[in-house]
Amino acid sequence: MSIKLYYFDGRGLAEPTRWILAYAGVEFEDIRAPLDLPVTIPPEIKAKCTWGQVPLVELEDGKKIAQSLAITRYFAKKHNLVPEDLYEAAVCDEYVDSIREFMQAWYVITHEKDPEKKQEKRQEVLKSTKQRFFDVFESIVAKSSDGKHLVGNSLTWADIYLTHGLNHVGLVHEIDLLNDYPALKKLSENVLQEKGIQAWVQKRPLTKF
Ligand SMILES: N[C@@H](CCC(=O)N[C@@H](CS)C(=O)NCC(=O)O)C(=O)O
Repeated sequence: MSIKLYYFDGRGLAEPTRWILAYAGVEFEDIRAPLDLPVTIPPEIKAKCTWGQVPLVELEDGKKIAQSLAITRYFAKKHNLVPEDLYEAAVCDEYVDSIREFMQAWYVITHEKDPEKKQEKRQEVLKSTKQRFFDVFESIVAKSSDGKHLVGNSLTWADIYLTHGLNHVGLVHEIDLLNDYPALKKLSENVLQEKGIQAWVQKRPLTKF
C-alpha cells in the first residue's frame, strides 16, 4: 500500500507535506475532497479522522498520523530535513511556527467580502507581517553562513515551509513578496531548484487556496 494523504482540494495545511514527499521522491496518493463551501469532509474520510479533521496520513502499513505539523515533521525527520542537533531542530520548529503565524494573518482576510475593507485589511496585514516576520526572516537568511538557508548550511524543512508560505500567500493574494527581499528570493530559488519540488509545483492541481 502506498502512503495516502487525505485533504481538501487545496494547498492549505497539506501542501508542505506534499513538497517534502516530492522532494524525497516518495510516491503518494494525494486524496482530495471537494473544497465547496461550507467545507465538508466526505463521510468515508471523516470516519478515518482521529480528531475529525484533515489532513490525515495513512502510512504504507496502515498506521495513521493526524495534525498537520505532526505529519509534516514526521516526513521531514524521515527524509533528513530536521537537523540532528537538538537546538537547531528547535530553531527549525520556531521558524515553522512563525511561518504558520504569518500565513494565518493573511488567511484571515481571505473571506472579507467588502472590497474596500479587504484593501484596508490587506495593507494592515502587509505592514504587520513585513515588520514582524519578513524583515526578520530576511535578516536571518542574509546573516546565514551561505546566504540561502535558515538553519545551518543545508536544506531543512524550515526552508521548504518558508518557500511554500511565501509562494502560497503570493498566489492567493496576488502579491510578489520577494521583490523587497533578496535573501528570501535566493532561499526560495534554492528550494524551487530541488528537482522533486520543481516537478511538483509544475504538475500540482491549480487551486484557489
Ligand atoms: N490543528 C489541525 C487543524 C486541521 C483543520 O483545521 N482542518 C480543516 C481543514 S484546513 C478541516 O478539516 N475542516 C473541516 C472540518 O473541521 O470538518 C491541523 O493542523 O491539522
